Amino acid sequence: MRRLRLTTVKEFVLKATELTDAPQQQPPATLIIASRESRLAMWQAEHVRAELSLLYPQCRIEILGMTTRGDQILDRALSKIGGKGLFVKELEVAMAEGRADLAVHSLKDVPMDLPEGFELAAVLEREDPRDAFVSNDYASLADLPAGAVVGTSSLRRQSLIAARYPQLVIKPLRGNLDTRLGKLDRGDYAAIILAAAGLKRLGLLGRIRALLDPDTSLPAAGQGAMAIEILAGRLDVDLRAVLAPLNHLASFHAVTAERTVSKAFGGSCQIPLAAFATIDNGQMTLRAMVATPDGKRVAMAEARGVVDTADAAERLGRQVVDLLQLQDAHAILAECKAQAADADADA
Ligand SMILES: NCc1[nH]cc(CCC(=O)O)c1CC(=O)O
Repeated sequence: MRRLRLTTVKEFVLKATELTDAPQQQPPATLIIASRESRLAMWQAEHVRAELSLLYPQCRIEILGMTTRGDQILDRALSKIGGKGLFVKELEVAMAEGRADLAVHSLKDVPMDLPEGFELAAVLEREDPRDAFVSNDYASLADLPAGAVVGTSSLRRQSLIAARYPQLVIKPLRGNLDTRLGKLDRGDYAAIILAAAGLKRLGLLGRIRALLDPDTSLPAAGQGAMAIEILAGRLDVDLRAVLAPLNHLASFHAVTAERTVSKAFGGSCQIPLAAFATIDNGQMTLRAMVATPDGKRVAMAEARGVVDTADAAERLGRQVVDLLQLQDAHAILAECKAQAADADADA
């Protein structure tokens, strides 16, 4: 399977230099990783544990699994129950109470503004950022007959599908990956759309019938990337330095640019929003989109530039925000709110 190439030789050199310059940092005797208990979250926490064990063989690393509000409330769309923060709050409480040292998240689920006192310490090398088409009966979106039911609760995916395939019916689909696949297999949907990264991590690549082209199914900010969150300013240990070797610079810069766009538009799951950066030879291309949930109004923008610092990534992000505003992104957002209010009135 093709993976988008995010790392160039130049970035590797940059990373290596930063690492040699960084002070050697010893971890504490024990590190506790907080994680949600879904299979994907646990896989991701195990992955970080394995990486850290290689770096620090003498350190004891444990995983503390927990259930979040986002995992418990499954009968309502994420956009209706307050969005991303629901998946990370409990993990932050565990860190604040000293029950855990770090939390591993899918970056896509991490709010743009972390609560006071928390920070992202590392972004791991990004996995495939694309959306995947999963079905037992059909090979692709184009293959679906009129009236076929497609499952997704992402407003971004809903809007993109509605724009290109208005003859399809989109129905909400929540729950962790296994739950969602179970609902497909039960026959509730003709097809569902999932992030390729999650399926790949769980060894479920075989379920993917088609990978959606990022040009037409522009990914969400941070999709496919894992991030490590810590409590900022701990005096007993410099966790940022301990975790620095896990940071993948090209991925970090890409998601920084994407999250700048997402943040400018409220950074929630409440509007159809996509932001996707690729880096080739130190040159970043950032594309972003805001649209109405029915896919009828779309603003799309792209900018390109040399990005070798987080500041440069943010600047490129702001450039794309300005371009989107020139296409009346604010009017589209206003219409999103009106459509959401109508949907509530219908319910
Ligand atoms: N919002 C749920 C979520 N958060 C992260 C992933 C997948 C893995 C990733 O993007 O890193 C998923 C599932 C999905 O979108 O299908």
